[in-house]
Amino acid sequence: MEQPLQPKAVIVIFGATGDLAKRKLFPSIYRLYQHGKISKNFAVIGLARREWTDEVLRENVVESIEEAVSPDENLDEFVSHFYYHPFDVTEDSSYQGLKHLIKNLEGEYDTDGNRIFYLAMAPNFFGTIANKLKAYELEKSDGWSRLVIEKPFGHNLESAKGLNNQIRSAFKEDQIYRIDHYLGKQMVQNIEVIRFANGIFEHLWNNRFISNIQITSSEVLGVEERARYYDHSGATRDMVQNHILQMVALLLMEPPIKLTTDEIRSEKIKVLRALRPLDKNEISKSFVRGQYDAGEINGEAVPSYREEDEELTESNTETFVAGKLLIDNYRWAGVPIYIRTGKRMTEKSTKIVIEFKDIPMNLYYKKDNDRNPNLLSINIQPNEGITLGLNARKSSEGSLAEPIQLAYNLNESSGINTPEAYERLLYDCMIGDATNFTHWDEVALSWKFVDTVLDAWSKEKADFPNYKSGSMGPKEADELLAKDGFHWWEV
Ligand SMILES: NC(=O)C1=CN([C@@H]2O[C@H](COP(=O)(O)OP(=O)(O)OC[C@H]3O[C@@H](n4cnc5c(N)ncnc54)[C@H](OP(=O)(O)O)[C@@H]3O)[C@@H](O)[C@H]2O)C=CC1
Ligand SMILES: O=C1O[C@H](COP(=O)(O)O)[C@@H](O)[C@H](O)[C@H]1O
Repeated sequence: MEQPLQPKAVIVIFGATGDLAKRKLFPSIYRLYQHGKISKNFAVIGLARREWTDEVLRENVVESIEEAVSPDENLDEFVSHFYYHPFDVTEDSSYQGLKHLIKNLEGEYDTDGNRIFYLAMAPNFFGTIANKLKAYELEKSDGWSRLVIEKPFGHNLESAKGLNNQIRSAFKEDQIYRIDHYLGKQMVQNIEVIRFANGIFEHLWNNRFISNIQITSSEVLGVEERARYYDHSGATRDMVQNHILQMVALLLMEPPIKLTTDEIRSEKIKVLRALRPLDKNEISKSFVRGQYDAGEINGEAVPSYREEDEELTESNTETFVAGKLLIDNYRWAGVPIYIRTGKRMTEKSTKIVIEFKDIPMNLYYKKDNDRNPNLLSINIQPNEGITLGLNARKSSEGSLAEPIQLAYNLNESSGINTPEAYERLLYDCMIGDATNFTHWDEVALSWKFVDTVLDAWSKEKADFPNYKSGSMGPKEADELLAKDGFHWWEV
């Protein structure tokens, strides 16, 4: 087997005592190590205000790895690469000490001066950190320096622009890696392969043969421990502005002329530019918001969103959103793209369904209005794979058609928000491949689109709660499709 590239680097994690570092980043770095994608030439510096030591950080790293993956006997060697530095990102004195530590570790681990600054902290610190890294010349080294930024990237277009300007005054666009963990998922990465490597799909991938596209990302969990963040965000900012619009772009983009970062990004950007702007006075015609009420999931009673935390008792934040998008370009004119996502729904699942236009006349069905259009389903999670719904005669008797499915299931379940996605993305960042990270233009265009919806909603109090926990959202989300003659496919 071909040996993978083994990039060298010092990885600095801002917010190393936090939830993301523990649940996702440490296990992902370990998996890179297990898989031989990093070996001896790396060190990780964890930063946060807590008075931890190297030992305490290492204990936490071990714990997080044991919870997330099955460790090998190499775990001790692996954690010996971790160092902790108590650090307040707002204090200048911290950066000088960090500079010394990085220099020492670069010598000890022979990392060629390559540096990753991973900002796993609240976004209000991003600009400050980038500027201080620049002021103390931490981004200057004999190798490369890259900045990895977590979501949310701003709260709306205006704040995203402000944040971007701050970051860009310290780092160039090609040094900035804006993480969208959906872009690290196996089946999201597969969208372009399924499309562009298969003539049977690509030739039909347009408004002549596709009647509509549906993207559903449903969650069973509620707001959990993140009420403060989530209530300020809501489902549209949390899921649509980033993950869902990224999937839309991958599904609808033209074939890139080459598989390079710039070419792929440029095609995705064109899709986002072609999103039909919404009329702010008629948002309810194409967007539906919801907030979960109490209900039952898997036989267990669960509270309403407003009962989850005392700060939420009067919340007007949407925990569900469904929308109809139109793309004004030659290939997609007239094809509705329906999206929906929400918390406390029936199941944890992310799925894309492509509904092909039906045959012109009914020869093989029982009733005149019987129809079973062909559906291609791209299953992102928890099952990964594709299914193609066709019609066939199942037995030799009779002459009627019945639905059948061709299925391809990857024998690996992606789990929920898995370390695998972070593992892929971290590795891409280390080898300098920014394809699966979002370019500023994508971020800006996505905000521009969702801002219209959010501005309109902010002016009117919603009639919440309006869907039961354990359901697939409010009835208006079904009506959105019904008025176009479609329905959600629960395939
Ligand atoms: N958790 C998740 O699943 C996801 C998180 N994200 C994003 O990742 C980022 C981090 O989230 P998460 O880990 O959940 O947040 P947490 O609140 O769990 O962690 C925040 C971290 O920041 C540190 N911190 C806070 N203030 C300072 C300061 N002044 N100086 C230095 N360190 C500081 C905290 O440590 P200390 O108190 O010791 O200083 C802690 O390590 C956010 O942008 C979030 O939106 C994105 C997707 C998923
Ligand atoms: O970014 C986010 O994604 C998760 C859902 O991710 P998944 O990989 O489990 O589908 C969501 O729960 C969270 O609210 C959001 O911030």
